[in-house]
Amino acid sequence: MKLTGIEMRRIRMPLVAPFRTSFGTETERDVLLLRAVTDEAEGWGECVAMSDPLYSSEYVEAAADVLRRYLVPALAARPPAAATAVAPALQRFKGHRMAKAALETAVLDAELRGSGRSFARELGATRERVPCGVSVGIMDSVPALLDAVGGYLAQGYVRIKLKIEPGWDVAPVRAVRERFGDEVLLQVDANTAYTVGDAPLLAALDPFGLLLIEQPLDEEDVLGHVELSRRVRTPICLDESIVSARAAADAIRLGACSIINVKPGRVGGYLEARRIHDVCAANGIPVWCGGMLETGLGRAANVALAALPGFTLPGDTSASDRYFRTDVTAPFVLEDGHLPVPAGPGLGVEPIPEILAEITTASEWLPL
Ligand SMILES: O=C(O)CCC(=O)N[C@@H](C(=O)O)c1ccccc1
Repeated sequence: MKLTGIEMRRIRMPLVAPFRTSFGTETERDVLLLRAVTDEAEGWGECVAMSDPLYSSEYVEAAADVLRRYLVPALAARPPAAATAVAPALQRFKGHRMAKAALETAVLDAELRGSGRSFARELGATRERVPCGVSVGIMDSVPALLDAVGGYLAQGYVRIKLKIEPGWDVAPVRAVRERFGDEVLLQVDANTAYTVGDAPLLAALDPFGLLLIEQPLDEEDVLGHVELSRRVRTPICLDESIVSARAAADAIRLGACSIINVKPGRVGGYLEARRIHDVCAANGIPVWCGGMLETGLGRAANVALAALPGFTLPGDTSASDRYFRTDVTAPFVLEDGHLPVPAGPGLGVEPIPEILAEITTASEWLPL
């Protein structure tokens, strides 16, 4: 495979409704897509960085800059014969895992399309469809939350994740349990909004039979999560803290978590995500696939990853219409609470040209 260039393509996609978390409210996605052109095929990668450095230190303008000034030129200097050569060629540059993930994914997609292999097959998927959870943002009122949760359950989602923050935690969880019962698979995501001093408040969630509490403390407070896991019965799941397979192994050994949310963009790509899956499987730690409001391109790759055997909890692999009225690819549609794993070469999906043209805000060609 010979990589000839990378197109950086910015698209703007409005969300069907504002999505509020403990660190901010999203109303639209400004997404950086990468198109890798090789002598055999083209491939797509989606950078999951948000517009502002609020989930992590990355943001979309910085990703475009680091790709333009460092990452793509590094591949020009060391042309990758395969996607497995991309991460080593970028290793000397610190951080920027979401930018690196998008670049590796675009090269991997091109390589797989060229050889007729699917992402699912390449990653080691063992299922042809995956059960889907849904993430519910912080709402203006408990009644509004109950309406939203009722709607998602009616659509067939098999797991509900509630965003929480101090002042919006026990009450919404109690209300969902009282309205929808104890059988609904329910978990919460704090996005680092609490401190270990909040342990009694988080322990107040224990009677509600939650699957997990996701990332209650600061991403760097691994020992705080160890302390918290001794004072809270509900399993602790880490997200922002787990930036690599090494970080996963350390967190598991320290007892900082008993479940891990795997997000390929956060860890530098799908190949590292598979390594985290393997580390967790070796330690008996369940994993599930997190989401970053991806378009159908990133969604396709996430669904393939979620089909690996260690992904035993429903992920944030929702249908396209959870976030977008019109997706850039053919929409992912929930069927009996599941999404089908794309079986075609590479991602198995691609942008619909007319839609891509309509939502494109910028395009930049980076030759190798
Ligand atoms: O379904 C999705 O794609 C979103 C799932 C979700 O809640 N993502 C959260 C998260 O912290 O996990 C997030 C939202 C917005 C930005 C970054 C992350």
